[in-house]
Parts: sequence; C-alpha cells; structure tokens
Amino acid sequence: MAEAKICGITDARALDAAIDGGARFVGFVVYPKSPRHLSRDKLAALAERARGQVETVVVTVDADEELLAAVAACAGPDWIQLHGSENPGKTAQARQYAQRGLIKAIGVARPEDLAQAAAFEPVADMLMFDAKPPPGGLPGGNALAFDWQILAGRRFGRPWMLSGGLTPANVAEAVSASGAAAVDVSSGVEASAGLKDPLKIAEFLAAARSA
Ligand SMILES: O=C(O)c1ccccc1N[C@@H]1O[C@H](COP(=O)(O)O)[C@@H](O)[C@H]1O
Repeated sequence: MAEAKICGITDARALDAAIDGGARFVGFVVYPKSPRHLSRDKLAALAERARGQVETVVVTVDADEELLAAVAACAGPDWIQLHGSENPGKTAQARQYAQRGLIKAIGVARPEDLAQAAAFEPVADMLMFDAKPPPGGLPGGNALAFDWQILAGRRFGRPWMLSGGLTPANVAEAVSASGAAAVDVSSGVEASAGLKDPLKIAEFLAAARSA
C-alpha cells in the first residue's frame, strides 16, 4: 500500500474527493505561472476546509521569505514543498513556515541525479523525486514520467515520494518498479489543466492503496 498526495487542488469537490478517498496529503500550488495557482483567498478557504482531515502541503517555487510568511499566515500548512532550484540553505530557512515539515523536490532524468538527495537530507523532512522539467516548461505538473527503475533498491536518509506522470493506470507499476512508499499526482487526475476530476482521484487513490 502506498500513501498518496493529490496535488494542485483548486476546488472543494476535488478536495473532498481526496479526503473521502483516503489521501494522506493534499497539495495547493502557489506559483502564478501554473494553471493550478491559487489566490490567497482561495488558498485560505481550501486550507480551512481541509484542516484536521488531511495533511496540507503548499507547493512553492523559489519563493522568497515574504511569500513563505504570507502562505504561512493565510493557510498554516502542515508541509511546504519546495519545487524550484532552492539550495540547502534556502531549504533550511523555509522550515519555520511549515507546521510539520518540508518536502524538497528533486528533478530526475538519470541515475546520477539522485546524488542531489544527500545535500537535502539534513534540511528537508521528506524528499520528492519528480521528472526533470522540459526546457522552458513549468518546474512541475508536466505529466512527465522518468524511468522508475532508477529508484529501485535505493535508500535515502529521509522518507521519499515518487512523482511525475503518474495516473490511475500506471501507479501500481510505478510503485512496484521504484519501491516507493508514497506517491504524488497532479495532471493524471485532471479533466483539463487545473481542473481535477473527482472520479480519477478516487481511482488513483484506490490503485495506490492496493499497490
Ligand atoms: O502542478 C503544478 O502546476 C506545479 C507547478 C510548479 C511546481 C510544481 C507543480 N506540481 C508538482 O509536480 C508534481 C508532478 O505533476 P504531474 O503529476 O506530473 O502533473 C505534482 O504532483 C506537484 O507536486
């Protein structure tokens, strides 16, 4: 059984589907270039609805302290996910803005990319391995997968989550190939960019649970 994070939630129906389906985490994106970006008001409302039912994650990209403080004030997230090119120092500084911890995303295309994990283990509470973004593309949320076998048998000093191009149809194979204990999805449970499909969320969570 793999734990799951449903990321890029933009409305209450999707949030409720994630909670009802047994997600451990829900993710809210604060990054204006993303089709899943949330205004402060919407972020606050969704975080309030989620409180106490599921662990909340705010996803940021190279956010400055002002933005992190604003996110903390309006949403009080359990976790902050850093999905840009934050270095270990910046990652450590962000810790004060999350209630439970930090998730640091690492882009993976080749086995050598996993070496970056070591520098973040002392400062992040969880790692996320996502497909390296295409040149000029968004830093995440691209529906791109990488070779999951790269992770097979690898051990890290922190818990980690598999991300990138996961869907209800491939998540079981991804878990089996990589050995992931937790998985993260955004595009694979959408009807269109930025609009989650509650049925696909339920299917993904059922598949992850039985993986
Ligand atoms: O989802 C986004 O729009 C996004 C924007 C900026 C940084 C990260 C983002 N999403 C993260 O990427 C993973 C993988 O997405 P996908 O399933 O391949 O579409 C997503 O789960 C978020 O953690």
